[in-house]
Parts: sequence; structure tokens; C-alpha cells
Amino acid sequence: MWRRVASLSSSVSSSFLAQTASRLNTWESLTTGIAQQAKGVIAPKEKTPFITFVLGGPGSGKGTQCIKIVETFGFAHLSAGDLLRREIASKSADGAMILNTIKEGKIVPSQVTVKLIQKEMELSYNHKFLIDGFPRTEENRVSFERILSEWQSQIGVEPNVVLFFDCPEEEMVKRVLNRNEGRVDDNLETIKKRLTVFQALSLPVINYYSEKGKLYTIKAIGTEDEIFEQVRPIFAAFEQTVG
Ligand SMILES: Nc1ncnc2c1ncn2[C@@H]1O[C@H](COP(=O)(O)OP(=O)(O)O)[C@@H](O)[C@H]1O
Ligand SMILES: Nc1ccn([C@H]2C[C@H](O)[C@@H](COP(=O)(O)OP(=O)(O)O)O2)c(=O)n1
Ligand SMILES: [Mg+2]
Repeated sequence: MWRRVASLSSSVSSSFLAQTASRLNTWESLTTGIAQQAKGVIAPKEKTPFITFVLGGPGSGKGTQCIKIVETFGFAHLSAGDLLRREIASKSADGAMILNTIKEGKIVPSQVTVKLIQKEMELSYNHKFLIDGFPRTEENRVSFERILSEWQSQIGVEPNVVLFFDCPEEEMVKRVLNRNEGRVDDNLETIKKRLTVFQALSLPVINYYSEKGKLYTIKAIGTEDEIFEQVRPIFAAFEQTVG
């Protein structure tokens, strides 16, 4: 259901979307219900999307911990950085602009990134999303909320959980310089710029979610497994309700 409702054009008004979503919900449960009754089985309930933002400075271990969350809790992992790198590799119209922005340690315009994330969510059959490296600016946050508000009848405008991997700069620099994934931004010059951007533009987003009571801060120092032991209880607590 998530996929069908979300696939509706974002240019359509929210009230129309809400009505259509409600109609689709009713129609789908009705038709599914009839078919399932005929087979003598109970129709599964539609699942409400569950959105987690994964934030933290460059090299704080977001991607590494997302892999563990996927393995343990079955989320879909959407890395904003990976989606942007895929655009560069596919030589799309925005590819050159994205490459230059990433090399400079700056943030790609929100409409580009949000469009990529939205597309991935629409294509997913999963209802549990880990959105890694996003939102990195207030502009990112507001652009995404605008999309979510169009799906309001389904999920509301806020993420369910925001994880913040809190890591000392010295450690982040060490990790990024050892990352060895051939990334154009894994060099000392770019990392320094990225850390300045993180302080100036990303920390306000983290503070925003802290004030909203959505933030879970993880001390991102220690082994990968030790850090995951701080992450695990957060998702375990939601497991019953999320499905
Ligand atoms: N707890 C850890 N201790 C040491 N190195 C780590 C740890 N977690 C991740 N790394 C390594 O640090 C680098 C950056 O991790 P990554 O998950 O890509 O961070 P991010 O996505 O936040 O930039 C990778 O090479 C990764 O293998
Ligand atoms: N919301 C985002 C996420 C990433 N980007 C760009 C700018 C970032 O420096 C690069 C790389 O992001 P990525 O999340 O892969 O980086 P780290 O894993 O934190 O090292 O992509 C962006 O412009 N906007
Ligand atoms: Mg990453």
C-alpha cells in the first residue's frame, strides 16, 4: 500500500492525495478481504511506514551501522550519498554538478536529493526506511517534510526516529582517510571543509530533532559491535509496533 499511495504524483494537492489514499486503502482492504475470505485466511493489515534519519559527521560510522540495522531489523537502507554517487556514475544531467559539489565538501541542492530519496521510497516494498546522511541542512529537512506532508494521511510529517552518531573530529578524520573506497571526497582538504559544513549546517538539524524529543545519540567510539549494542535497544523497543 505504501508503494501505491506514495507513487501518486507529488504535484497533486494534499487533500486530493488524502482522499485518494483513503479510497485506495478502503478498496484494497475490501478486495483483499474478499479474496482472503474466499481462501479462508485472514488478510494482513497494511503497515504504516516507519522512517529513521541517520545523522552524524563524515566517518562517524553511519553506513557501517546501517548495514547492521538492515541485517538485524530488516530495514531498507537509503544512503543519500550513495544515491548521489549513482547519479554521477550514470552521467545524468545533474551528474557534473553533484560531483563538483561533493568534491568541494558542500551540500547538493535539496530538490535533487529529495527527488532521489522519494523515488527509492516509492519503489520499495519495505515500509521501514533508514535514510542515511539526510537531512544534512535545514533546507533538506524542510524539503523532505513538504513531501511527507503530501502523504500526511499515511505517516505525518516527522520521522519516527533520528539517530545521531556522535564522534570526535580526530577519529572521523582518521576513519575517512583510511576508508579506501576510492571516493573523491576522502582527502584531507575535502574532509576539513565537510567538518565545517557539518558544524554550521547539520548540527542545527540535529538540535531541532533533539528539541522535538526524536533524537537518539550514540557514542560512536569503540568497536563496530560495541556501537551496535547502543543502537540495538532503540529498534528493539519499536519492533512490536513497527512490524
Ligand atoms: N567503530 C569503528 N571503528 C573504527 N572504524 C570504523 C568504525 N565504524 C566504521 N569504521 C570505518 O570508518 C570508515 C567510515 O565509516 P562509514 O560507515 O563509511 O561512516 P559514514 O557513513 O558515517 O561516513 C569506514 O572505513 C569504516 O569501515
Ligand atoms: N543530504 C545529502 C547527503 C550527501 N550529500 C553529498 C555531500 C556529502 O559530502 C557527500 C557524501 O555523503 P555521504 O553521506 O555518502 O558521506 P559520509 O558517509 O558521511 O562520509 O554527498 C549531500 O549533498 N546531501
Ligand atoms: Mg556513509
